[in-house]
Amino acid sequence: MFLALDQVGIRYPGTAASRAAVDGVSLGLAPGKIGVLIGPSGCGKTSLLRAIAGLEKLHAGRIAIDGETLADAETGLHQPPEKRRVGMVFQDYALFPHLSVADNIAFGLRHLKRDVAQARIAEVLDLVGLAHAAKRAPHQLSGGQQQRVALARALAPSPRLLLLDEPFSSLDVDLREKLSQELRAILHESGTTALFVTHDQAEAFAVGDVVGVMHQGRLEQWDEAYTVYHRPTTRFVADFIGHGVFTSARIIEGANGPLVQTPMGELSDATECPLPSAYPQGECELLLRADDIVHDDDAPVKARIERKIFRGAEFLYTLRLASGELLLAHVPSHHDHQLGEWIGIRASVDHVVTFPRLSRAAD
Ligand SMILES: Nc1ncnc2c1ncn2[C@@H]1O[C@H](COP(=O)(O)OP(=O)(O)OP(=O)(O)O)[C@@H](O)[C@H]1O
Repeated sequence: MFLALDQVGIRYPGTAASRAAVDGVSLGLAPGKIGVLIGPSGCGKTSLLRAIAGLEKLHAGRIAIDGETLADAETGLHQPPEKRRVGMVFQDYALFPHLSVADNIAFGLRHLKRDVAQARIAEVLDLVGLAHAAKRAPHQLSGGQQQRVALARALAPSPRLLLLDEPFSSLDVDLREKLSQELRAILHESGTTALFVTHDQAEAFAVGDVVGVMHQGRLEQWDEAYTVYHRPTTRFVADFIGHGVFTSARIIEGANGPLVQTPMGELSDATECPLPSAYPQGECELLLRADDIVHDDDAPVKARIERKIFRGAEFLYTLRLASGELLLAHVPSHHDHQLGEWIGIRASVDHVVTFPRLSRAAD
């Protein structure tokens, strides 16, 4: 792997030994790929990025890029940040206000001859679609354009790895979405390997080839975006990614393979399903995501609408079955039902995701 983290631990001085900011994180990122770290506030994303950049020392583990060890807690090796050839883009673009766009980018190219530097500046400005703005001052650009200059500046010295820490979080939602798609195209076009940190799931899926979910300093899953969504390996990942609820279920042996009994009836069309023997008496909890629940007037199972959120193309309904179980459902927004109304629903679950039942005491 191009970027390799092995059992990385980070601890800040003065904090309890049990409160590692990052704990036993291992991951690998292939060259030219974009990895995204996502997780709640304080889960250690920034600390991990800073350690890769060389801004934090490791308490445990090793970090290597392209086979070269950059940090090793055991031997005490800690390459200084300027030797790592790792670029960083932060939330605040930190452009020099008194320098032109071109001179901002030139700042990281002082070691190059003038004509070589000029050619590189033109190349990266072209890459981010700002060739026309070379002579402008940062304040003459929009927030999104300034962030693209910051990206060009970070890419100009051809870093081996680019780290991006919530680069779009100060921008509005529409612009974030546009820039995240542009970023993905720019990084792939330039063949840059990158690790991107975000709070935002839509952004994580839009940008990442590989997505890592962090929780309390640990990396709970590191997989292709599709796998993280459809086959979450831990309850936390299942809960954190996408809208969903856990409902009690039982896996039984059917005539044509395992069947899942749920409060909404039997699921029989799932392509992947654990065997009944995976859980005591087959009793488990089933993840039902909002897009697993289909509104169908003819369905025998009815649920009452308790809450609804308009999301443009669809509503996110919170539904309650007669048995008391709660569900979430995405329903096309032309089906505008009233709160309190009973609507027909059925489950259409492709990947059956189950976990052991939680005892109440463990809640
Ligand atoms: N310089 C520091 N000194 C002491 N503790 C720190 C320091 N920096 C971070 N921490 C702690 O380390 C843990 C991880 O913080 P970190 O900033 O890496 O998380 P994060 O996932 O990036 O959060 P956010 O999304 O809010 O930026 C938190 O408990 C935080 O309080």
